[in-house]
Amino acid sequence: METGLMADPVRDPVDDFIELDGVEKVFDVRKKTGFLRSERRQVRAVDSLSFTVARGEMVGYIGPNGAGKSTTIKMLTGILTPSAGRVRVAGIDPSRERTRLAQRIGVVFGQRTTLWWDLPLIDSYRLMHRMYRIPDARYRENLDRCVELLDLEALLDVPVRQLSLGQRMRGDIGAALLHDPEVLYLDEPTIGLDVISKAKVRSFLRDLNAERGTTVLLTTHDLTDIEQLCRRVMVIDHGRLMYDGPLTGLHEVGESERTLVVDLERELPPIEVDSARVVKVEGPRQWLAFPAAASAAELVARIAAEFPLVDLSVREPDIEAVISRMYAEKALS
Ligand SMILES: Nc1ncnc2c1ncn2[C@@H]1O[C@H](COP(=O)(O)OP(=O)(O)OP(=O)(O)O)[C@@H](O)[C@H]1O
Repeated sequence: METGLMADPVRDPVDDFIELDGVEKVFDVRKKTGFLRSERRQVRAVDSLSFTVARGEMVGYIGPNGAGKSTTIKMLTGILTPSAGRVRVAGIDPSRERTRLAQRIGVVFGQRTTLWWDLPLIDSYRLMHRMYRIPDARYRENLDRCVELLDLEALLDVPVRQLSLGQRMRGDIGAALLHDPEVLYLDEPTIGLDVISKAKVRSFLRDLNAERGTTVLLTTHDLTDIEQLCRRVMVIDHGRLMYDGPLTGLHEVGESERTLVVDLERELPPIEVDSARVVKVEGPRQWLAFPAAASAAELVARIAAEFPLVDLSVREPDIEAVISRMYAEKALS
């Protein structure tokens, strides 16, 4: 790969379940330039994209806004047809056999719902039972499992529009799994969720992958999602694959930093500690930047031993920052 940022693959190349080979997607866009005039422009949303994902892998698919992530997922579901290249999911060409593929994939778009807004959650599930022609016993079994693990019992009779964002997201994930898909595409599944809802969603996905071997492709702006769920991460920017490997490798390549936010008992001068530097102080609260690949536990232990610590949290670098550092590194090498 020309970027030189490909780490050693963490996956077994046997049994590739998702395959993209030289895929491109170009959109024709019309832009109004005057009263009756418009200009045609082409947007290359995905460019020479090739990768494979093995059955049972859980892969993070990240990149800045407009990088081409959703366009890739739409091509993997068959909603969009590639302008060039080859896409296969479970051996199926998604855009030619979208309906057949739909039986084998589940999709969750965090910012949109597939549920019927005015109906109670259970009615959406009943409709999906019929739409996907799920055998009764299998539907029952999957429904019971989702209700239990996603904590949906109390929500089944509530109209979707009355659900909180976190409840709705759990409802959407349940809906995507009623037909036992072999692969699940998740587009920002934890966006806007509180800490507890995020933890519930992540733990459910981890169990699903471990117990059922469901292949998961996860798009997110939250690096903690990736850290807790995926051994492998792919970074896309301007429609091109920039990195493919473990998250730790991405931190090394991008030399990114995490931030430890500490609340002290009282206002104190900036903390002095070897492996971190204070970047902000606001009353008794201090922000310390430290290398993302270093252990937060060690740093916390050192600070706790010397300073009157009341509370703390660790903030992951945002993806845009990691990627811009990655480019800076590349320019220097
Ligand atoms: N239907 C469309 N018509 C024209 N341009 C499009 C269309 N869909 C996407 N694009 C453009 O293609 C590029 C990639 O968009 P895409 O939605 O795939 O990015 P993304 O990585 O999912 O971004 P985000 O994180 O903001 O969701 C952007 O420049 C976008 O404006």
